[in-house]
Amino acid sequence: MLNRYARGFFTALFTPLARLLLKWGVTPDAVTITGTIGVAAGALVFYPLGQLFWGTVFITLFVFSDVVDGIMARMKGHGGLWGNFLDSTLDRIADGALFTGVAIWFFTGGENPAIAIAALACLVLGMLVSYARAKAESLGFTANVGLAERAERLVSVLVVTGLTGLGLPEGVLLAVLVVLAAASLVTVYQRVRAVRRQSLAAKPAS
Ligand SMILES: CCCCCCCC/C=C\CCCCCCCC(=O)OC[C@H](COP(=O)(O)OP(=O)(O)OC[C@H]1O[C@@H](n2ccc(N)nc2=O)[C@H](O)[C@@H]1O)OC(=O)CCCCCCC/C=C\CCCCCCCC
Ligand SMILES: O=P([O-])([O-])O[C@@H]1[C@@H](O)[C@H](O)[C@@H](O)[C@H](O)[C@@H]1O
Ligand SMILES: [Mg+2]
Ligand SMILES: [Mg+2]
Repeated sequence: MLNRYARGFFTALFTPLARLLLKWGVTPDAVTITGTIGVAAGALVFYPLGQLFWGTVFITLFVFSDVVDGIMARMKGHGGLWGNFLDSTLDRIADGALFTGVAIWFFTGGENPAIAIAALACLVLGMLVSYARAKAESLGFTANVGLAERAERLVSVLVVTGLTGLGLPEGVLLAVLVVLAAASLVTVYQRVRAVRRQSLAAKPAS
């Protein structure tokens, strides 16, 4: 939903930056790779140290590279298969690092294994959500539906983790992660159902 409604706004916001980077000779792939390294480093360095607020600030500085790379690619007229593959594959690294960082902290110094387990559930189910779309698209179907697409997953985990670092009770983080895990599971179901419908419609009448 966010992807559909907020994309126009963020594209307009980041177009000047994308234009500047292209002028400096930076490539979309370099932005994709740098952004992923930034998100993963922020999540795997700050979060395991219990720096939930500053980790979130650091990650937020890099996470929008995922919007900027696409704008740059389209400006160059280069939006193609390689870029699509690189972008989606590195997104999985960023997503994995984000929830792993939260889990590491709450399994160790944060001493709240329920939050750590909820973060791991979000990690696994979020990967399943993305896999369902990727597999569907590889078979010629579309599965761009669902309650908890990537933008929703990122916004919810980043906002609530950052606020927890500022003193929000940990129970809220736990509740948001549990709801996110449930919404991810529903999204997997929605995508499976969408592909099932398309596959039935594609069958020749017998
Ligand atoms: C100045 C900063 C403002 C900060 C505002 C913060 C408020 C945030 C509030 C709401 C945030 C809502 C964010 C929603 C964004 C959704 C818009 C969007 O576009 O989403 C999709 C993007 C990009 O997805 P994708 O990568 O698939 O698309 P691309 O456009 O890149 O296109 C892909 C194609 O491009 C080609 N290509 C790509 C790369 C390449 N190397 N070569 C190529 O050729 C190829 O054809 C590809 O197929 O993605 C996201 O999902 C990113 C979402 C980011 C969401 C960040 C959320 C952060 C939110 C809040 C953090 C706040 C923390 C506050 C702390 C609080 C503590 C007090
Ligand atoms: O499928 P999902 O995770 O909800 O959402 C995302 C897609 O919107 C995006 O096009 C792709 O580049 C991402 O890697 C991610 O897969
Ligand atoms: Mg991108
Ligand atoms: Mg992406």
